[in-house]
Amino acid sequence: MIVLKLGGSAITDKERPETLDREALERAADAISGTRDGAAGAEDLVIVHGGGSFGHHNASEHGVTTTKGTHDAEAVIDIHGAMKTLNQFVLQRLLERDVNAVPVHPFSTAHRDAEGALALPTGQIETMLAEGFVPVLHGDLVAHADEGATVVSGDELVAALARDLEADRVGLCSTVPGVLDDEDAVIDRIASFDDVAAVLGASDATDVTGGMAGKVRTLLDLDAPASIFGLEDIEAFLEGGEPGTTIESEAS
Ligand SMILES: Nc1ncnc2c1ncn2[C@@H]1O[C@H](COP(=O)(O)OP(=O)(O)OP(=O)(O)O)[C@@H](O)[C@H]1O
Ligand SMILES: C=C(C)CCOP(=O)(O)O
Repeated sequence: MIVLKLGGSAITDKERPETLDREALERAADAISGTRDGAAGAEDLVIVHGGGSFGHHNASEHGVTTTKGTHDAEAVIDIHGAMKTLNQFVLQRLLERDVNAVPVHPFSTAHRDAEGALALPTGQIETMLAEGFVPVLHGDLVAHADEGATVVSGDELVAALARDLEADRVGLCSTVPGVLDDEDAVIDRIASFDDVAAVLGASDATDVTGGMAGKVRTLLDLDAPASIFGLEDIEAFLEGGEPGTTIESEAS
């Protein structure tokens, strides 16, 4: 079972609010559909996408982050609505290519407790997989005890899904070909945060959820090996390769 995240930065134009990078999204959809031809027997796949130029601008306008929430229903609908719009675009591109993709909106299913811990039910996702669907989740807002609603990033969803569904492999497709060192070369493997902390930064664009440092931390906590790679490597990853940077802690 594979969890694949399409980074919001990779499939949207992060410079312009609510603008797709059409070519990139189509490239990603082609890669997913190409590796699932004759889907019978294809490995179970759960897709998660981030926000990019959808969601982050809205969240930052309303002052909402993963820890600072809102009780204003209009703000919730604005941010969640932007993410649903992007989700619809992603689904459309996949469906056009005969990928049996269906939406899962975290706002309707997940929540955080007062400590911020995420509870994401997965029974419906397991059933979708068993019935031959490809669930497509997205970074979103979730109800958060004492805070109203806060942001849940696609990366956090990937980690929760990988744990609960015991994923064999996790892939994060982003705008970069992998985690880059101080000379912009792709780091092949990361086994500990301290080894790479000095080169890890935030995102270049408006992003309320944390950029590369947060990704590496989250992925090091998983049992499954994870890869960070660029758009051109989706096929290689889905076909079983380890493109870009592989993140696997020594303990796992
Ligand atoms: N050492 C590094 N190597 C690679 N990218 C880095 C590094 N440090 C910081 N970054 C930044 O991290 C970004 C990737 O994180 P970002 O959160 O923007 O990606 P995403 O998951 O594709 O998007 P989203 O969060 O919208 O889904 C890169 O575009 C780059 O600007
Ligand atoms: C900003 C919102 C609502 C979702 C962000 O998801 P991400 O781009 O995966 O961090």
